[in-house]
Amino acid sequence: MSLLIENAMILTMEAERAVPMPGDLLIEQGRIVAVGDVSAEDRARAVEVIDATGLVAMPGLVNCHNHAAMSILRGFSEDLRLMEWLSEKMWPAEARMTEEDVYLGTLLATVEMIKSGTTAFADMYVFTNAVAQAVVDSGMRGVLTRGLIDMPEGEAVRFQEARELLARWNGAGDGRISVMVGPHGPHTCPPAFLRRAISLAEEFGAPLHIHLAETTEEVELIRREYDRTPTEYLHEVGLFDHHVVLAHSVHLTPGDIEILKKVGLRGGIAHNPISNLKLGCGIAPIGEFLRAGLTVGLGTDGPGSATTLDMFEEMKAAAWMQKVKAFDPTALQAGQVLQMATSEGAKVLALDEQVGTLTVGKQADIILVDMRAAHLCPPHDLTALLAYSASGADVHTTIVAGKVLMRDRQLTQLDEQALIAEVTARAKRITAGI
Ligand SMILES: N[C@@H](CCSC[C@H]1O[C@@H](n2cnc3c(=O)[nH]cnc32)[C@H](O)[C@@H]1O)C(=O)O
Ligand SMILES: [Zn+2]
Repeated sequence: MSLLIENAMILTMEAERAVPMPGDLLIEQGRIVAVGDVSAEDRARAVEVIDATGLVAMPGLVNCHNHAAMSILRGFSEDLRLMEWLSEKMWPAEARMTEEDVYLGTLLATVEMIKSGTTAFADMYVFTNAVAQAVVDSGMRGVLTRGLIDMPEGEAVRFQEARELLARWNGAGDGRISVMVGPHGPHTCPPAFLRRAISLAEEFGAPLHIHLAETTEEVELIRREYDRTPTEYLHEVGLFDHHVVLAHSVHLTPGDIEILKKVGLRGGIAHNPISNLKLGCGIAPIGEFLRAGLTVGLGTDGPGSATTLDMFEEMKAAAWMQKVKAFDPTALQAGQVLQMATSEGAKVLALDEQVGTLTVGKQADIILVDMRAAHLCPPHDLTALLAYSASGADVHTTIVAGKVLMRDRQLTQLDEQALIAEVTARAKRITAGI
């Protein structure tokens, strides 16, 4: 089965090729086999052809931090402080969620992601068999974790589910699923619990994914409890000896950044600008991270907090926040936020050998963005238009591992309206009286 995309403007996002070029892409058996020039012979072999005149072809967007099933809790509780929002609203609601709720909530989120150009996402949640099944059924790529919180009951069940995810789902969905270990955060994971999570990761050779220094409350709590910064705490327990995804990392000190630099952090930071803005958390020091040589990707955080999973919005927010933080419009530029949303995000999620750039041999995770719109005219600088003017609604076609999941804005696998009806009914039951 081969797919030819012809007459596109191609933005490969390869480090050495910053400017878009006109050309074609050939995909065979889920992989990219030609970029730019496709021979007449190869063209003749293509079973399916997409005419991409007026469209940009670029790598699918990589969402480095999500709690996808929380789409079922979207809009239910707004304008609270994070700790209050979690303990008084989200956790009681989550306690009522069934495996089926998580399956459908995740599936609804995948619809939103596919429609806004995201092809891979990292997730941390519960009922992870259901999350994994939804990823398989959606056709997307997922980097999954079972969120591990040290709560009074159920530690054994949590670790059992984390283990099952690693043993049963790593490599599932024709290799579209990979699994990490997800201790929730410094303030929800005491040292022995964190060590247990690290041992599990070591046993399976898996990376880890954790929240870090999201709020000033967290920083104060860890200071009181351990007389450390959250980063120092994680370092001492030994987390940074592994590939790790650090979500948020808003309140890191110069000393913390020095630690991450010194350990030669494998993995990187999942920056969630809109969630940080909306929850009033603060502005992460992205400029300092990049100057220290750390890898930074972009994420949305769960649809309960960020309220949308549109990565184009995250690109804009990331750039605007760094500019206003530094009082400097030259800070974090269009090309950089596009890299964060694609090639850099793939590195953070340890997916860079498979996706993140349009390179021969990589998996065909590709989006086509329709530039034939008033708000994307004139075409002086496609990079700037994509980073600052486009939105998820401009995505025309979404392809994962060579499979077309949306074409000309029509989903090929999932029934959006049926999912909306089902999730709406379930959301009512879950949130009643909370
Ligand atoms: N509560 C679960 C384990 C955690 S899964 C991941 C958790 O992260 C929570 N979460 C969502 N957004 C955020 C955030 O911004 N910061 C911290 N936690 C969050 C979410 O509500 C979910 O409970 C259990 O019973 O075992
Ligand atoms: Zn989160």
